[in-house]
Amino acid sequence: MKTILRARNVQKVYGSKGNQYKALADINFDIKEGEFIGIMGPSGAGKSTLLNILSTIDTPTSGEIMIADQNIVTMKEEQLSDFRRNNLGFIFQDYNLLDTLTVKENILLPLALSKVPAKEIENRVEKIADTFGIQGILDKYPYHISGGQKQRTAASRAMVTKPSLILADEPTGALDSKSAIDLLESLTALNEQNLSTIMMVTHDAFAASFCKRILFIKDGGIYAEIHKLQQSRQEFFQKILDVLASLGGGH
Ligand SMILES: Nc1ncnc2c1ncn2[C@@H]1O[C@H](COP(=O)(O)OP(=O)(O)OP(=O)(O)O)[C@@H](O)[C@H]1O
Repeated sequence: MKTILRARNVQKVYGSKGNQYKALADINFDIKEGEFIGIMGPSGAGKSTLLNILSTIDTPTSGEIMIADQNIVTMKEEQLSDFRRNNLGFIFQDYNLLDTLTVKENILLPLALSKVPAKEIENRVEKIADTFGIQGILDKYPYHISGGQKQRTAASRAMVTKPSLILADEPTGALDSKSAIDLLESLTALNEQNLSTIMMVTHDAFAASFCKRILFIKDGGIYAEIHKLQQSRQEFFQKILDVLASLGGGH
């Protein structure tokens, strides 16, 4: 499998001389195409810092990060906005939908911005809406749909461009358990059927149990890594709880 992300010796130091804080100490990991990887760890461990750096909205103090064969650390802001549009998909806890656009318009916006032909847009929106089970609400506005439907719209928008890497930040954080399961099952289906590559930061062991691999971060470093392999989701869930217990701290 192709390597989608390669992080080497990534460090992030906040503050200035005399008052420095190392949020990321020395992070090394790869993500291969088709992985569904979870990032967990106690509050303050460095998860958001890592996610912000991989999202290209923050820069590391040192280290190398390649995403889709491009070095994101040395890119200029103008290249970065093209890079984000062409290679990354984002799913946030609070959805970030545009209220003045319908569900369908929200989903097709990134395709329209990339000047994808109209017919192709129709096909792709139809397909992704089908995967996330939101065909029936395509003409509704965000304020007329539920939180779960908003998140499935946001996930459709993130994935309709077929990005190299989808970055999800607590995507189930604001959802009830039924909506969370619906979302996670749809993400899993896309991951398995389309080989979509997903990295999800979450505090929730249940959500994490849908991943195939989990990296645990503590004090700015990788503390442990576990793989689901042939385990059932319940078995994996228990393993996750065990590692979290050994990590200590609030999650
Ligand atoms: N802009 C900043 N300036 C100084 N310190 C920062 C800054 N941003 C984060 N930190 C510190 O870096 C550490 C890691 O923060 P980060 O937000 O990445 O943790 P986290 O694992 O995402 O935590 P949580 O689960 O609570 O969101 C924390 O100690 C935090 O206080």
